[in-house]
Amino acid sequence: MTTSPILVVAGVLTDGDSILITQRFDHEGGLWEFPGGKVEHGETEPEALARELLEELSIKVEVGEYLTETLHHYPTKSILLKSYRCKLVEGELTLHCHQAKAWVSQSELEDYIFSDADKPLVALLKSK
Ligand SMILES: Nc1nc2c([nH]c(=O)n2[C@@H]2O[C@H](COP(=O)(O)OP(=O)(O)OP(=O)(O)O)[C@@H](O)[C@H]2O)c(=O)[nH]1
Repeated sequence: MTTSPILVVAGVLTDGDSILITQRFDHEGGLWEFPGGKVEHGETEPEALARELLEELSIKVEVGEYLTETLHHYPTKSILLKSYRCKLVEGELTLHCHQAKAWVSQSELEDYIFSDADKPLVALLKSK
């Protein structure tokens, strides 16, 4: 039996030359990723991303340019990860669902261990 991949949106929020990345808790694997989450029924991808960033980080963002998508098969699930640039509109960034955050330059991205599904996006950002 094949199941459809889970649609997940990820936001690339920048401040000057720095990119925001967030780290999952150790019990979730402790990997770095881009904030975001699953698209719920009836939501557009930008709506889902704006909702997730408000829930996870207490920030309002404007969702901008579509960046890329990756279909990745984890052992227990498949996800379709779609990424968009985001611009901070308002709010003080507060972590509600992650153990850490970092603002990193393009070249510093390689110092962090990302979820496998994020690797093509990380490569794209490093090349820009
Ligand atoms: N947010 C986010 N999730 C990612 C990324 N890369 C990646 O593999 N994922 C995976 O995609 C799934 C997203 O789930 P999530 O837990 O963030 O989404 P959610 O907040 O809607 O979930 P929940 O309400 O069911 O807990 C997780 O399995 C997560 O590990 C990424 O860059 N950002």
